[in-house]
Amino acid sequence: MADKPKVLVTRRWPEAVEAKLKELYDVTLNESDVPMTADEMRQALMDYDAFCPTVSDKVDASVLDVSGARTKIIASYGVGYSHIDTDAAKKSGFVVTNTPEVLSNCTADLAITLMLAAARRIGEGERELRAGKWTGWRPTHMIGTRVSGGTFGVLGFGRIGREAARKAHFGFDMKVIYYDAFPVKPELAAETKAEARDAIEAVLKEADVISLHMPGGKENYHLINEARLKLMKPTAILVNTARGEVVDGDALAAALQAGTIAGAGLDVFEGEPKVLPSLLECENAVLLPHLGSATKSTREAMGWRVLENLEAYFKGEAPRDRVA
Ligand SMILES: NC(=O)c1ccc[n+]([C@@H]2O[C@H](COP(=O)([O-])OP(=O)(O)OC[C@H]3O[C@@H](n4cnc5c(N)ncnc54)[C@H](O)[C@@H]3O)[C@@H](O)[C@H]2O)c1
Ligand SMILES: O=C(O)[C@H](O)CO
Repeated sequence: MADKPKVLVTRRWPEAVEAKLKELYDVTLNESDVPMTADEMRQALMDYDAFCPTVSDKVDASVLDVSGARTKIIASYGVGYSHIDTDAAKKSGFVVTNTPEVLSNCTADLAITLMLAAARRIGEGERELRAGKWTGWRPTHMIGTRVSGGTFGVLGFGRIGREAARKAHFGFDMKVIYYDAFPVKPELAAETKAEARDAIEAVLKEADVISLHMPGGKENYHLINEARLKLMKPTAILVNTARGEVVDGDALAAALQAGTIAGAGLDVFEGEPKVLPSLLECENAVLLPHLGSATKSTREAMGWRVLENLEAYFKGEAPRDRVA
């Protein structure tokens, strides 16, 4: 019998998925869950048939620019792949896959959670109560913003953006407007009666809640900057479950501090796990540690999707989620 392919996984994965990996492959798991260094990742490409990183591993050109690698497939755990330099991967002949669809629902749930938490001042309220500073109900206490019936603006009308739109429309009776960098098939907008706008600026000016759902990476670096934040209504809320680098964090903190926008709900940060001190100071920002896909069933489904990609690849078939 031929030797099992050698597979390296960079971080701990759900137990059931790790168990299946052990059954199918000669797998090395990262029991300590400590992130790998660039040198360790480079070495892994020389020693394993498959390399399975995740969104917190920086798989850049310095890692991928290798010759004589044993690895053929980089099967990433997560849908976003801006942590992988796909041009460098292609140049070195690696196949790259991700895990789309299975996490759209949970990530959209979190976008809605952040919308409500920021609009209804959930973080501030909880902090006040836990600090023993709550003096009781009164008509003027901690007044938030009503989102039901408002306008939900989606930037990046892809899988997660559309799912968030569905929840906002059917759950909160919101009108949906969107901008996407590429044409969107009319049937994908029809369900929520979503109306296209021809520019990011149009969505920023009109929406009560703006939810970001485009990929990160250099193409979308600081897409939401000081000038664009100035277009938002003073009552509007910005939600980011996409990638931290899409927003200029200091400009956002300045807008939040000055009250030129009402609030923000952020799940992702440029340079995470570091968070800008200026954002930490904003009472009107709800800040979460990248929890978009963090449910048991979703994290398992992401693992099964990696396995599906690996199995296809090792059978000589095209993996369904090839991105490079
Ligand atoms: N917070 C989390 O835990 C979490 C979980 C899953 C995904 N994500 C992030 O969400 C992103 C979106 O995932 P998806 O599955 O919906 O991807 P997707 O490819 O289905 O959708 C992204 C959409 O953004 C559009 N787009 C790209 N650049 C744009 C721009 N400048 N302006 C407007 N639209 C633009 C694309 O055309 C596409 O329609 C991922 O790339 C990932 O970074 C975060
Ligand atoms: O891109 C992704 O998949 C998220 O950031 C983590 O689930």
